[in-house]
Amino acid sequence: MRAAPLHGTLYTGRVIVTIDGVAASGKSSVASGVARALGVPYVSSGLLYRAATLLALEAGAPLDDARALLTHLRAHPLRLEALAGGNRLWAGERELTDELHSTRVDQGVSAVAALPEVRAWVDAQLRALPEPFVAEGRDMGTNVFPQAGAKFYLTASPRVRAERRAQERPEDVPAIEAALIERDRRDRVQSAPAPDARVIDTGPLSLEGVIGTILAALPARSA
Ligand SMILES: Nc1ncnc2c1ncn2[C@@H]1O[C@H](COP(=O)(O)OP(=O)(O)OP(=O)(O)O)[C@@H](O)[C@H]1O
Ligand SMILES: Nc1ccn([C@@H]2O[C@H](COP(=O)(O)O)[C@@H](O)[C@H]2O)c(=O)n1
Repeated sequence: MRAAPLHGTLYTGRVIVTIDGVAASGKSSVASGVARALGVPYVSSGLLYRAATLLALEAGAPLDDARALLTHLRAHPLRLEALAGGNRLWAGERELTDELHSTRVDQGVSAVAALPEVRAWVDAQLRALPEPFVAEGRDMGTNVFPQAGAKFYLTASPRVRAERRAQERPEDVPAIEAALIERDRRDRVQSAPAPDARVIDTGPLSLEGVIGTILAALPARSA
């Protein structure tokens, strides 16, 4: 049997690609583009951490109290709708998606994500999703899906990332840059390239350039 390129094929039965990286390096935009090219959904793991943080903030729960957070999560089951075009996050009938990228969630999420109990809860949600999909986050290739067939880790300088993010947010570039550097520092424990990941500096590349680089690097599969 001849090996055929993966592009455009619906690859069944396992996670295809993990895309990890630093904050605002383009993970969700790139994962969405790769997933659409492959005809599969993508999964944004960060949305689960963001939703846990939002619910805790709304409840006035301390962000370092794992027991209180998990009690709250069990009382408000979250549902990640993993679509190729964009993920949506629900708490019961309420959609949280548009509230998850606020500055206050950005500032609190690393503390929540540092709690081992919360990480175990998120990992269980992710591993229960039906494969195949493209997974993006911080530890998809190292911890959650170490068996993935292809792994990538995106980087770019804080200034480049801040300039991109400034197109989406009202804050100025230096303020965004400082917040990104701080979030990277807090996330360092849970964010590292897998030994078998390809690291891509997205700084000199367009979004389409990064997506094309990943698609071109995917292993062929048996037809
Ligand atoms: N290579 C690129 N060239 C130009 N713009 C890009 C590139 N990659 C991403 N962007 C833009 O940068 C911004 C941040 O991208 P995105 O939200 O996908 O990053 P992220 O890593 O998922 O962020 P976060 O970690 O905060 O969830 C978006 O406006 C996106 O369109
Ligand atoms: N696998 C992951 C994914 C995310 N986090 C934490 O969530 C925050 C938000 O994630 P984004 O991808 O939306 O930026 C991130 O800053 C981490 O604190 C994580 O720990 N592991």
